[in-house]
Amino acid sequence: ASFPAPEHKGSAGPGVGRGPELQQERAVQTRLQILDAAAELFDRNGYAGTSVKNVADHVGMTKGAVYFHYPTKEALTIAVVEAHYNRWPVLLEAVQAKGLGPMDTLVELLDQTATTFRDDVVVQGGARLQMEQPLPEGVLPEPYVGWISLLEQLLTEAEEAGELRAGVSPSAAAHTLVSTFFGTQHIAARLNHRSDLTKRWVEARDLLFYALRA
Ligand SMILES: CCC[C@@H]1OCC(CO)=C1C(=O)O
Repeated sequence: ASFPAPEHKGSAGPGVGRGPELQQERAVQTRLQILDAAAELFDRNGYAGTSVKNVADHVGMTKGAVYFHYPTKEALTIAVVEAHYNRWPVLLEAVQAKGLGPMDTLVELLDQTATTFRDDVVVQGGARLQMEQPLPEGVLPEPYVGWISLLEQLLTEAEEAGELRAGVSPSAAAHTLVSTFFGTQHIAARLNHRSDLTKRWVEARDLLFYALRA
């Protein structure tokens, strides 16, 4: 199973590209610091409520230094959302390395995803940007489809291993899991700054997997 790389149809035009390719470790670290700061401000204040100046002030850099790495606010937005999605293949690999069966791999992956949504500022900033959809159609990756695809793959593996309840459709179960997870993290974010997210996810997960496990 794999989390499909987020595809988007094309840029929104000139100036939306990414910053120059950079080799030095220091420059890579600077870009990561800028991304974290941007994600934190996008999550707190939203796209419209965040300027490149705000990000520069938050990370203690000049606006020019930030523009060197991200030439426009749109490029910074794309980078945060792409960094959000790039968390999942890394997490999947770590969970698969545990050598659990397919259904237990699925549960562990989603549990760790819930923890990541609770703790990871880049995931949080990317999630709010995807809610707001501030850029022209197709510039940001399509939301949800990567998870639906990955969960359908894992549920099909569980079915082949005899771990999925007879008659349950992997596609239907994948859509239901993604909708439930999305809603659970959204409500926790809106009501409690995600402080009770893992508790709420465990409640939903136990109910759903009661219906999914053979
Ligand atoms: C795992 C549920 C789906 C996930 O939840 C928030 C969000 C941001 O758009 C998601 C996505 O696009 O995959």
